[in-house]
Amino acid sequence: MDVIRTAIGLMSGTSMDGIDVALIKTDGRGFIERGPFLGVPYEADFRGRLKRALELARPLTDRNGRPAELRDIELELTQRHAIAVTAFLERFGLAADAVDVLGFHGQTVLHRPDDGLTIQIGDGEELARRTGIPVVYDMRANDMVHGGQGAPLVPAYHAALAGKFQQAGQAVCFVNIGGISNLTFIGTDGRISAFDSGPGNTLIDQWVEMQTGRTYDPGGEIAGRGKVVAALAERYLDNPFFRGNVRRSLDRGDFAPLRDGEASLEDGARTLAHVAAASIIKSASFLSETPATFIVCGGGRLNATVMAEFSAMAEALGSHVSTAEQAGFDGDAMEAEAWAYLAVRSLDGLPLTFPGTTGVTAPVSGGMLARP
Ligand SMILES: Nc1ncnc2c1ncn2[C@@H]1O[C@H](COP(=O)(O)OP(=O)(O)OP(=O)(O)O)[C@@H](O)[C@H]1O
Ligand SMILES: CC(=O)N[C@H]1[C@@H]2OC[C@@H](O2)[C@@H](O)[C@@H]1O[C@H](C)C(=O)O
Repeated sequence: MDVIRTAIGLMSGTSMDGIDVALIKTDGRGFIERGPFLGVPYEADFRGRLKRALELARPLTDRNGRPAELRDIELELTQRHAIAVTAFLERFGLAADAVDVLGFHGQTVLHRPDDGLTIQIGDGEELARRTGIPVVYDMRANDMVHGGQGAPLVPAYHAALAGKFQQAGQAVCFVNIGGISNLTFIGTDGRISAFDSGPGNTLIDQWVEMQTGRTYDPGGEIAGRGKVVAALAERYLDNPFFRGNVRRSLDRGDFAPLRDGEASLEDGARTLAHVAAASIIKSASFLSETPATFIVCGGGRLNATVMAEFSAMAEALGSHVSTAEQAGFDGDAMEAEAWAYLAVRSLDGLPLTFPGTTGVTAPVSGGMLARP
């Protein structure tokens, strides 16, 4: 029998809103027992530091290059992850030595797949030292070395969760609406196809923050009061990203923010909610079958305007839309759980990515291991 390990996944996603911490027990294959989840939000000051990290990273051409200020932010980010792990263990009454491994994503500060460059800050060795738990980190790099996009990596986990749909002979599509959106399709023949599907919440967050100082549109309520400005929506949906048959992964900065004065607060939020939903549908048109079910994960599922738009568009195709919770999963924990799952796969040398998920030439493993 394969070894079942206890793993904690740590995700600081493109929204830069905090650290997601989730525990699972898994053999890195078909056995998955989901445990507790904790979201640890960043305060405004640190979000500002992460935005500064994106600026500092922009000119980098070497993924190990760290100007001193970026290195400082990396150490602070790492320390915050160590504190989040301690808080998680305390909250759920767990001892550090009951955890076999941490799967550490870090923070993506630059992602340029066309140049074979992806940079996540976060010091795995330091995290292992601080927590006393082995850490698997830097899981995107090896995929790129082998011709992959370096993202998305969650599909291996989605595929492991898709068993009940496959047994029912249904094509299912997991959609993550985070800062950027991405999808994983598992066809009736079991084949997996995955890719980034468009700007998720990033454009909405940037617009709402610029206009109001709030960091997102709670519940999609602002958007709910606006109307779609067709010309602005078209500007985004006409992006070459949605054309051609080759899918590529996205950087947070790939879609320019809406500019001040281009719309009222409400119409801007509504237009960008429409863009978030329509992007996923446009990208899903490249799939080999129409999914019977879309399972929506990530913070964007809490934006009722995005969800209403997306549901209407998907239903027009004959698909059914569920939230992760309606399908029996946890939509906030999914990515952190995936990073725990991938860390266990990495320990066993199992592939993390596949030709159908990142475009890598052949299935490859990845990740670096730091021991305390
Ligand atoms: N209650 C809510 N109402 C509306 N939107 C919300 C709500 N809660 C979270 N969001 C949106 O979800 C975003 C965070 O989503 P999530 O944590 O899934 O992203 P992420 O993991 O950082 O990104 P990625 O998946 O791209 O790495 C927030 O920035 C916000 O836009
Ligand atoms: C380079 C990078 O960090 N990409 C993220 C980002 O956020 C969503 C989407 O773009 C996805 O491709 C990926 O994250 C998820 C966790 C993934 O790799 O599956």
